[in-house]
Amino acid sequence: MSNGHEWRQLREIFVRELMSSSSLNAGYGLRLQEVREMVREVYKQVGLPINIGEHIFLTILNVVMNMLWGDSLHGEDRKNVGVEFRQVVGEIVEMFGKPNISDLFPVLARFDLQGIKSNTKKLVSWFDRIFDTVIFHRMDVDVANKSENKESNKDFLQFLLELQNQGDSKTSLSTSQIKGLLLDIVLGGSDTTSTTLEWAMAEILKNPEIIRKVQEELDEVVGNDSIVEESHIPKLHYLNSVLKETLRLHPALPLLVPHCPSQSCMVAGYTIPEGSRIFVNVWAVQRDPEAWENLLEFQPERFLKDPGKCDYQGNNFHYLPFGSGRRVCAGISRAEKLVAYVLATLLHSFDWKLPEGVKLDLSDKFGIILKKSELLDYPLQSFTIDLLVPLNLCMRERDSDTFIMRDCDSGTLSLLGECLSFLC
Ligand code: HEM
Repeated sequence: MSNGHEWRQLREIFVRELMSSSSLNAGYGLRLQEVREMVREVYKQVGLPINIGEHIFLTILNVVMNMLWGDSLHGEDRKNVGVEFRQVVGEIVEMFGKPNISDLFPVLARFDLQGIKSNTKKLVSWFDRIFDTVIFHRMDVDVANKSENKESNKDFLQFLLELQNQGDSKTSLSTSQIKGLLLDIVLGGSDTTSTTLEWAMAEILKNPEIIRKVQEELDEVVGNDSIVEESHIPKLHYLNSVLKETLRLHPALPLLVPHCPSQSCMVAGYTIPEGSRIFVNVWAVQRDPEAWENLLEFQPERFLKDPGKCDYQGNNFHYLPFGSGRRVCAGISRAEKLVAYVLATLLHSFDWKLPEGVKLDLSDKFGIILKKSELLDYPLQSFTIDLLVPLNLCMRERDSDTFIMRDCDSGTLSLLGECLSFLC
C-alpha cells in the first residue's frame, strides 16, 4: 500500500487497538494459556522425536489469532479455523518465496509460466473464505448476545466491524480493508516470530555456555519454583541480548518488505527512479565488518555492554531487523515480548542439548529459492527466504534424567534479492 490516507488509517488502527499497553496486558491471559499448552505438548513427547519449529509455529499462530478474534470463536470452530490457517499460511509463505520469472521478463507475465499468479489467486480466495467464516461467527455472537442482553468482550475483529458500520466515510472501513489488515497481521506476525525463535534455539544449542548463562539468569529472576511470566522479561537482560544477536545474524526478513519510492531520489550518488522496487539487504548490513567485530560469531555480550545502542526501532542503521522509518514493523512491542516469553519458557521448563557427536550446521547458503528442491522434505519457514535449521537435538526435562530426541528441520538461507540483482 502506498504512503497515503488508507495506509495511515490502517496502521493507526492497528497500533492504537493492538499495541497500546492496555491491549497488550489485556491479552496476556490468552498468551499464557497458549504458551502453557505448548509446554504440555512438548512434555508429552518425552522420549520421542519432536519438531520444535512446528510447536513454536502453532503456538505463535494461535497467539496471533487470539489477539485478532479471541472472543469471536470458541471450541471446535476455533480449532477448525486454526487448522485451515496453518495450512494456508504455510502455502502462501512458500509462494512469496518463489522467484517469479514474470518479474524478470514482464513480457512473459501473461503466460504465468510457473502458475504463481493462479496459485496465489487460489490462496487468496481461500483466505477470503476463512475470513468470511470468522466474520460470520462474530456477527452471530453479537446477535445472540444482543437478544440475551449479554455483554461480550470486544476483540479486534469486533472493533473493525463496528468501524465498518459507522457510516462515516472518513473513518469507516470496507470489508476488503478489514480482510487485508487481518491478512497482513497474520502473515507479518506469525512466521517472522516463529522463525526467529527457531534460530534462537539453534544458536543457543550450538553453545552450551550460552544455555548455562540464560538458565542461570532465569533461575535468578524467575526462580525454580515458579513459572516464567511476561513481567519477568524486562529483567532478563542476557536472554534479551541473545534475541538481539539472533536477529542480527538471522533477520527474519533479510530484505525487509520491498519498498517503493513515490518520487525519484538520489541515495549515495545513485539515482533511484520513482516506482522502482527496492530491497534493503539488512542481512548484509548486520554483518558489515566495518560495524561489527567478530561478525560471524554469536556473541550476545556485544549487546549487553550498551543495550540502548541497538534498539529495535531502527535508529542505528547498522542494526535494522524490524526495518526503520515510517514503515518500521508495526508489531515490535508485541514481537519483542512474545519471542522472549516463549524462549524463556522453553529454556526454563526444559534442559536442551545436542545428542553426542551431533554437530549443528548453521551456515547460511545463498542461492535462488529453487535450490530448496534438494531439501524437499523440509518445510518452508520464512518470507522471501528459505531459512531452515538442521536440528537434531536432545531435550531433558529440567532436573530430571529423561532425555528427548529432537529432530528438527534443515536449513538454507536463500536471498532472493541477491539472486535478482545478480540476474539483473
Ligand atoms: C520477530 C518478529 C518480527 C520481525 C523480525 C518483523 C519484521 C518486520 C519487518 C522487517 C517489517 C518491514 C519493515 C520495513 O520494510 O521497513 C515488518 C512490517 C510489519 N510487521 Fe513485523 N516483524 C515481526 C513481528 C511482527 C508481529 C508479531 C506483528 C503483528 C502482531 C507484525 C506486524 C507488522 C506489520 C503490520 C507490518 C507492516 C507495517 C507497515 O507497512 O506499515 N510484525 N515487520
